[in-house]
Amino acid sequence: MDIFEGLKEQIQGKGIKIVFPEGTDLRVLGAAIRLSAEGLLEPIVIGNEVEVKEIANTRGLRTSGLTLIDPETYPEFDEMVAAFVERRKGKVTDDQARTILKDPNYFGTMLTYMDKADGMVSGAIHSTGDTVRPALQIIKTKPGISRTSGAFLMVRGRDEEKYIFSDCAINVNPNAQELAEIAVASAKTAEMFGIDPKVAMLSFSTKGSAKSEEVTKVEEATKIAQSLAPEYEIDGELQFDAAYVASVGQQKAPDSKVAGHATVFVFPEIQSGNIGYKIAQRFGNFEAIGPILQGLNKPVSDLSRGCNEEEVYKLSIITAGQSLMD
Ligand SMILES: CC(C)(COP(=O)(O)OP(=O)(O)OC[C@H]1O[C@@H](n2cnc3c(N)ncnc32)[C@H](O)[C@@H]1OP(=O)(O)O)[C@@H](O)C(=O)NCCC(=O)NCCS
Ligand SMILES: CC(=O)OP(=O)(O)O
Repeated sequence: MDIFEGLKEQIQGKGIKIVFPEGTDLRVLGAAIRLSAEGLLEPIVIGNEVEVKEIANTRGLRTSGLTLIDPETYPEFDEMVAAFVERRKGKVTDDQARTILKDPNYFGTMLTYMDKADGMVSGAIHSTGDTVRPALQIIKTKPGISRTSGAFLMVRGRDEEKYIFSDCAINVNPNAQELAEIAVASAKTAEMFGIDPKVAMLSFSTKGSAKSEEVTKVEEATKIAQSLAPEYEIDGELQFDAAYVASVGQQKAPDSKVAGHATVFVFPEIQSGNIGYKIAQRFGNFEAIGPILQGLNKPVSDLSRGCNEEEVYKLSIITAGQSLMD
């Protein structure tokens, strides 16, 4: 059974509510309507009701399975303002909160925080910063996790090849401790998709073949990650070929249990991570599902603006699946 079929079985009929702040985007609307029609989710779509219905109509779609909410006319807006001011204690006034909460991403994040939704999917028309900042400020990370990070599930073929790439989305230049936490969170994400995590801490050097501050950071992160989670196979620093190709792994890192067999690829900083996943997606024909935000108290997922409707559909299923976990 492919991973999505398994996740669909888990979420089907559970009444999981996912909020979609970008109700005027046809890819998002199409996916939300399909998810509702298949009984997988109860989508909450943010936007002006008339506008959303007109947009759906351009493709002959019906919005009857959706809950449409317009921040401008939301009857519980005052309650939301009070909860936001309380959460951001000392950082926003009541007046500022009224303006900020008209932003659909802040509004959708607050619905999630206030348990009126189980998770949120956005980012088809908003940048990553604008999509995730509300979640970082309001939903925040789970105890013991200092940084959230963005992983991609990379799939090629019918589920035969699947890997986790991270952090491709959030932390611009994580330090060794943060990189170690990202590695452990990514191993956990891999397990959610039935991937046996063998975590490669990527670099341009393999086991000391080059010396630089950047390499030292990855070496240190590897040691920290190994001590944080001895139950996982985590190794580094490894070049991508040493991590992925068995013969090269054997040549460059013969004692490593990860080299040549990696399933989770942890990039040293966001530039290589974001460029790397897009190359695999566009040259390598991998489907890239994500970024899946790891370590938040409730699931919020950020789409790439280049996403298609199928990717919105699949990321929503993952987000609903995350909502059933601790
Ligand atoms: C994610 C990002 C927007 C956060 O940066 P920012 O808006 O400048 O955030 P700030 O540093 O002002 O912090 C805002 C809040 O988020 C928290 N925060 C920031 N980064 C965080 C992280 N990775 N994990 C958890 N919390 C985080 C801060 O602690 C702060 O909380 P507080 O207001 O309660 O004190 C920024 O790191 C970023 O732009 N990353 C790159 C995104 C991107 O363009 N990716 C490429 C496409 S996917
Ligand atoms: C994840 C990502 O790169 O998002 P975007 O393409 O929207 O910048």
